[in-house]
Amino acid sequence: MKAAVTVFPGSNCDRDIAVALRRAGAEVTMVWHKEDRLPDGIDLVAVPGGFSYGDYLRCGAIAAQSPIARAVSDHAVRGGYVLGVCNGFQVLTELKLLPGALLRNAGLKYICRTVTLRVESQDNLFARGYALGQRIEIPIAHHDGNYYADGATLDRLEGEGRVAFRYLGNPNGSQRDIAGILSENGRVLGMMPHPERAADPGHGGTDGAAFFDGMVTALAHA
Ligand SMILES: NC(=O)CC[C@H](N)C(=O)O
Repeated sequence: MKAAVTVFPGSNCDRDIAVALRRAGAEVTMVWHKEDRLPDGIDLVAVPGGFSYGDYLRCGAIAAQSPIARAVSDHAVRGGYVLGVCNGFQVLTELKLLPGALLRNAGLKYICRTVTLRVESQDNLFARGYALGQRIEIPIAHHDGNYYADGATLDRLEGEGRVAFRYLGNPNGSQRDIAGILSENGRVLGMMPHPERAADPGHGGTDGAAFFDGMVTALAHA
């Protein structure tokens, strides 16, 4: 399974996600933001967490205008798989590959701690490492993680089984406790929590390892 990880000035989880993907068996290529194409034959693009372009304007807004962002969009439009974690999720909403927006946390503070999530959908290749309804412990680290969409969009996401993960004990004010959502075709996942920061015993938790194992194995056979 071949994956690309985009790298922006200010990305800080690019190497972490590459390590987690490689550990799960993926062949990973890092792609600088000034590139305007992705490597041939990739199965997944991962847009990592961090502070792309210093979070200026809005988190993810400038990254969404970068040369590589157009290639990521084209990949998704062609039916390719895309994973956005934290700042990556923000970039994917700015690109309109996922609906809604990530607003400032309800408490206006940066939150860095481990939260409990419930796996809400297994009808996609991203969460194959988990059982439906499973509770997992995954770290968050963000100041703009408050998921917002209008009522009709939220109803649609729920009705179509596109809420991938929900917080148990909402840390940031996200509507309907949403921590991660899927695109209409189920091939684009955006999530605020960082599974790559809980993928090794040295991280203090390993619940994220099953995320990468399940996803890489599923994509290898897709
Ligand atoms: N860890 C991250 O990706 C943080 C995303 C963004 N910079 C925020 O604080 O909301």
